[in-house]
Order: sequence, then C-alpha cells, then structure tokens
Amino acid sequence: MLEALKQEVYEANLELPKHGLVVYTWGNVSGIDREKGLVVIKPSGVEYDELKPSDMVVVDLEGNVVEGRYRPSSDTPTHLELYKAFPQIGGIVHTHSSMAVSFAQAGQSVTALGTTHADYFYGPIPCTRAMTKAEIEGEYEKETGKVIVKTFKDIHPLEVPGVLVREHGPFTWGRTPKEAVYHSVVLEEVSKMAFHTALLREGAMTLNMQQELLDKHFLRKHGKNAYYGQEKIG
Ligand SMILES: O=C(CO)[C@@H](O)[C@H](O)COP(=O)(O)O
Repeated sequence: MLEALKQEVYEANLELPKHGLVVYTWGNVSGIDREKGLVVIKPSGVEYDELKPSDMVVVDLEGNVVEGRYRPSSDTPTHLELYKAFPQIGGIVHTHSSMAVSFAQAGQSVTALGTTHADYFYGPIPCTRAMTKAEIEGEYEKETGKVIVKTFKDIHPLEVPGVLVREHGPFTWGRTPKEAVYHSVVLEEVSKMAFHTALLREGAMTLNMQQELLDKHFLRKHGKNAYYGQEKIG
C-alpha cells in the first residue's frame, strides 16, 4: 500500500546523510496521505545505507502499525501530533544536525539575523521550553509533539517551518517530505550563520593584532610596502 508515498519518503530519508544532517540511524522523515489518514515513516534503528522503500512503515494517526515488518521510528508520536495539529503540512523531518542541536541544547532560538534566514523563516526558529518531569517520564515523544504545538500557538507553521526541541534537536516540516528536508538543510545552515555572526559581533574577529607585533614579524621579513614575490625584497 501507498507505494508512491513510500518511495517519496524513502528518497527524502536518503537526503539526510547526503546533506550531512545525520549519521548512523539518527533522524527520520515521514509523509502523510491525508485522504487515507495514514503516515509513512522511516523504520526505527535501520541504517540509511541499508534502507529500502519497502522498509517504510505505515501507521494510522493513533500510531497503530498498518503495514511494515519493522517498528516505526521512535519519534513517530511526535510526527503524529504535528500532523494532527498542522493540517497544512505533508512531510516532517527530525535530525540531529550539529549546529541546530547545539542551539537546542543551549535552549536558544535561532534569531533571524539576515535575508538568508528571512527567505525561509518569518522570524526566530523557536526553541521549545524544557519538558517537565511528568512529560519526560510519560510518553516523551508524544509530549514532545504537544510542546511543539503549544510553542506554535501564535506562529503559522508554514511561516516558520521548523523548531528546536530543547535538549534534543530540530524538527522541520513542509507541504511535502522533500520540502521538509529542504527546510532541515536551511535550518542547519542558518544556525551556523547565526552562531558565527554572534561570535563576530562579540568582537572576536573585529580586533587586529597589535601593530607593533605585525611590524616586527612582517616588516622584519619583507620590508615596508613590499609586494612579496613580485620584486626582490631588501
Ligand atoms: O532523537 C532520537 C533519539 O534521541 C531519534 O530521532 C533517533 O535519532 C532515531 O530514532 P529512530 O527513528 O531510529 O527510532
């Protein structure tokens, strides 16, 4: 069943290691057939280079396995909460891409600092609040989905197609699995840019070395106003 969606989700999953967003079995991609009310998702714990379209698992919106020889991703409950809350989306991605995870572990949103970010995210990429003890000891993945939905109470999911789950990592979405993967790549890139911008703004790169030291080292070797390599120096 749902062979076309399985192929689409399979191909989207393979994009994650291709873009350096995951290693080993980290992360997962899903897609939804809204008419049938069924979700196709990566099987849990299967390495990407061993993955086949027929390995994709089909679940209903309550998480019951409808078809598949493997267990569905452990993050399936999170995906399902998002599909139920955001009717506009057709695909979801979860990765452990390193810069986004760093922001998530720091409990920091990725601020919109430039046009690259603003082309895809209408404002900060929010980081969710810390999970409560009860949520962590309960159905963590389902509660994670509920916390994401609460974070988006006043945010349109297609205006900000991604979130950082605090102390966990990024989830992104889109109208298709392929678009959700695209947003995962962009989220990781704008996270890197935001991190480096913060460093630069902290003055880490705005100070030149002491002129005296520059003189001592460069002029001692090359002489003043020398065009090194174009004429004999000294
Ligand atoms: O975030 C986690 C675990 O912390 C998961 O996303 C794993 O990275 C992948 O789990 P499966 O999809 O293989 O169950």
